[in-house]
Amino acid sequence: MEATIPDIIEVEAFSHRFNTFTAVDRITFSVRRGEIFSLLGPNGAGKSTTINVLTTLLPLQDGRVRVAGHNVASDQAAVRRSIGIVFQNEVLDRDLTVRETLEFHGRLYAMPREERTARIEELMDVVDLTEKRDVRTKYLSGGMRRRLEIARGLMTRPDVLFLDEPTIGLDPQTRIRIWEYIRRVNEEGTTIFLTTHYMDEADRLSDRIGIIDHGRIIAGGTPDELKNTLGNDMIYMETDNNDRAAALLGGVENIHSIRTVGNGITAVTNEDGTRCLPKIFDTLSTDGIGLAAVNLKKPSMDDVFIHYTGRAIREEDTGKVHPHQRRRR
Ligand SMILES: Nc1ncnc2c1ncn2[C@@H]1O[C@H](COP(=O)(O)OP(=O)(O)OP(=O)(O)O)[C@@H](O)[C@H]1O
Repeated sequence: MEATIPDIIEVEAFSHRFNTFTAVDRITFSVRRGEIFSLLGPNGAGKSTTINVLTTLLPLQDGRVRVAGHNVASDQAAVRRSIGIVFQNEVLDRDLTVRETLEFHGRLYAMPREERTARIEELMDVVDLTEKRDVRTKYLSGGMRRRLEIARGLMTRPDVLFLDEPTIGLDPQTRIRIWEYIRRVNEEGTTIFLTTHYMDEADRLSDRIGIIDHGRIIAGGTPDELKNTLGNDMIYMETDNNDRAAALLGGVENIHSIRTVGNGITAVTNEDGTRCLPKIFDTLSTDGIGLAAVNLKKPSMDDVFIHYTGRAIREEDTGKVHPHQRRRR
């Protein structure tokens, strides 16, 4: 039975402070063996702090954290043996070539030669660096270095692979290729734990998601569970009297809630939204309210975030820059 398999990551009442500032505030969550789990949240939410403690890069201050069956506070070496990491602020040896970088990493982890060689070829292809195989990393562009760091992190097949904002700053094609590869790694048995502020990425790729904001987990579940908490469909409308329309539509059967968004209002429905539309049109026209635009969609992960926090994660809010341009703490 699934219930008897212990979770591969167990986090209970975990907090972390930097001086007097509480970056992570008593969070509890778990990750099941074999899944892709995303910790999703805006800049400064506490994602990196959490991943740093889970991977023993920061000491555990408060709470209980176990990774692959080992306590991060008392059994750091065992945790480190069970995990792989792709972080934002890793450094490459500038004098090694692309191939040597991967080769060196494979040797460090005692990968057998044949496996090592095959994986190096495979990964250079995935991150599109085959042509640069003999170029020293100091001559690579920032984006190429980032891709090489990712390839290096994907050399081994640990129990758990931690990825901190793995695809930030990469072009869409590379993101897709890297994600296909991460899925393959996952299918081969590695549990994936990643942090991201890309809602769509978390939605498409994760088995389960934990949403973190201001150091607290505010929601969790499968992408569908999270989106279903918002109702069935969302109908966005622009009318010539949004306040009046909102008041009237609040009383329509199977409309679960109404919220003001930009120049319009959004009605969240309890049933198939297409079946609510005739009732909405009737109600508005009976009252003489003009409808300028209407749009029906399923709730997205963005909507989930807005629902729980009352605001959107937008790129400009995250303060994100390409990781190679980014100065980390
Ligand atoms: N070494 C530090 N000293 C003081 N404050 C810190 C330190 N590291 C992180 N913080 C603060 O803790 C909070 C959480 O930061 P953290 O990096 O975990 O967030 P995040 O969700 O990973 O964001 P990002 O997407 O930028 O990585 C932020 O307010 C940050 O400023």
